[in-house]
Amino acid sequence: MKLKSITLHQVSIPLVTPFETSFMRETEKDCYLVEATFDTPKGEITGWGESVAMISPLYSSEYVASGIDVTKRWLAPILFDVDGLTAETVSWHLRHVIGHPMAKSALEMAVIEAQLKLNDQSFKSYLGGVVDSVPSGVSVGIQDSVEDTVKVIGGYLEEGYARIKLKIKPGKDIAPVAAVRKAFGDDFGFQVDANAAYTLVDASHLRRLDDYGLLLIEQPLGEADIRQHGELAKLMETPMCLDESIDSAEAAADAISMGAAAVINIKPGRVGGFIEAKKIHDLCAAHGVAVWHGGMVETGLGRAANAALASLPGFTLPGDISGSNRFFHEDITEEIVMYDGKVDVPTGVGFGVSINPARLEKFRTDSVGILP
Ligand SMILES: CC(=O)N[C@@H](Cc1ccc2ccccc2c1)C(=O)O
Ligand SMILES: [Mg+2]
Repeated sequence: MKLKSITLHQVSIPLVTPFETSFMRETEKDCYLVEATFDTPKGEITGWGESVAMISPLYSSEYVASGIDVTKRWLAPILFDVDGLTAETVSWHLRHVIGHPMAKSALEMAVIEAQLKLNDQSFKSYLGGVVDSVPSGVSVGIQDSVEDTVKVIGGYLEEGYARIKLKIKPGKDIAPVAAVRKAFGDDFGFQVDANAAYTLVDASHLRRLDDYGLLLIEQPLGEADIRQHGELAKLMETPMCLDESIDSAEAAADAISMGAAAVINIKPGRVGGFIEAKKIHDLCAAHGVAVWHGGMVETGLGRAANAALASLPGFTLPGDISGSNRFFHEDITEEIVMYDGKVDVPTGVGFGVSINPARLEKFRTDSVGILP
């Protein structure tokens, strides 16, 4: 395929309720979509991608404006020069640009979808997915009070989510977790995500979480602290899970060899794309390390693609692929529906969902056209 043009659509979608983590409090989802058009043997084909970078560089070093800039200035010109572009070689072509995995992933996603449309193939079949639906977990933000935490989680349990993940930070950790276990018992999947808010000095405090039968503790320490997570894992019963630290298959290999991750949260954007994400899935399966699919409050486009990746056999734990209505009143694609604790894996050609032009228009804040 030959890349002919790219349009980056920046969107801002109001969240149904504010979403607070240890590092920020969001009231809307800001991201950009990649609309890329290719010349192919079957004529012109358009593929779509989504960047998971946040509006500010607080989860990782990327942010919406950095992704738009690096795509315009550096990444798109490289891909425009490639004849015979394929999904499997996008990251190789972009290898000289250091970093920016989320920007690279958004571009690769658009190439993947165009190639799937060229080959009349669903993303699930391209990846080798083995199930028709995946268990759907929900990520719960930090609430104003312990009572609110119990109330909000009660609501999601009512809705039937397969697993509850609660954001924690120093001062808002043991009490809410204890109250939730007291209110709803031990029989539901419950885990916490600290988004790197603690240090190894907090080990004895974090060990108190071992009393609550959690599935895992996600990224308690800093992104660079892989070895330290290994030290912490020796001091805790609760299985250690990494998110921010795993930015490539190499990082996953390092984490596994240092005993820093019994479980890994896989996010294609964080690791530079779906092709690299599948490599991490395969590596973890070979090492007996469980993986689950993380979430970045994606629109239905990213959510649909994530569900296809999560249909691979190594995804043995419920992920953060919740229904669209967990975050949005209106999505920019068909709604991703959670029912009976699961979401369906799309079976249509490409990612199996389409961008609704009226919704794109409604939530778009800017568009950047990029030509060779
Ligand atoms: C679902 C979940 O917890 N995701 C990330 C953090 C996160 C949280 C909030 C976000 C808001 C807007 C965009 C991206 C975001 C990512 C995580 O697993 O660490
Ligand atoms: Mg996380």
